[in-house]
Amino acid sequence: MNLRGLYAITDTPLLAGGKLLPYAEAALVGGARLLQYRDKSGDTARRFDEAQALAELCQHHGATLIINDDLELAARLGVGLHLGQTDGSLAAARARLGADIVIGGTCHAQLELAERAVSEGASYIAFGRFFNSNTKPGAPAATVELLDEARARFAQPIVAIGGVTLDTAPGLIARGASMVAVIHALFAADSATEVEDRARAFAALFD
Ligand SMILES: Cc1ncc(COP(=O)(O)OP(=O)(O)O)c(N)n1
Ligand SMILES: Cc1nc(C(=O)O)sc1CCOP(=O)(O)O
Ligand SMILES: [Mg+2]
Repeated sequence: MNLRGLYAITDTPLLAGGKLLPYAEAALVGGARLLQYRDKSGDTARRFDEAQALAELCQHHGATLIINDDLELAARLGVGLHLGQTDGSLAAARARLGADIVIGGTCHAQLELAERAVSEGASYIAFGRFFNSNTKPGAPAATVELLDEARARFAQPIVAIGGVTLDTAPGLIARGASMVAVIHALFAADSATEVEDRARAFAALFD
């Protein structure tokens, strides 16, 4: 699988009021290749229903769904998974989900964390946050120079996250990011049409 391009991440508070599915579909129509379902609630039933609906949308648009934090939900749906440093063992997730499922790992600004993620079977390694983030202002900071080192050291696709906008993304891609993961600059929009336009503009950065 070619892990390159726009990686859209949903945010439940931002997409409240019925926006989740139309805005997610707009991102996919605009060209997002990966879509992460990121819901920090404990509402298991709603999470399953929403993730299942997103899985259908991704399948329809030829994109890959990634579930944030929740191995059980990813296993139930047979879709991808993203794990942070406190979200459980990546090696155990790889063993459970099998070789063909996309699994990503948060590496903050530490190459050592990326070394471990790769050794445990990560499909991609995610670094950030590179800029001020509306969604997660307290995430540990990373510098763009880190991308040079990561690119030289790892063959795995690199995801850049945190404050990525249409202005900041080109510098990250030029330094070796295979994907840019975006929440606010994609989904804090007044309409699904605006999301689609933004997604198309992000996707065009990879042409
Ligand atoms: C692509 C991608 N990169 C990093 C993260 C952050 O994961 P984590 O540190 O576990 O934080 P939460 O997203 O769970 O709050 C991510 N979700 N996706
Ligand atoms: C979920 C997340 N993880 C980060 C990290 O650095 O690990 S930054 C972040 C939020 C990304 O949202 P926005 O595009 O709105 O900044
Ligand atoms: Mg997490």
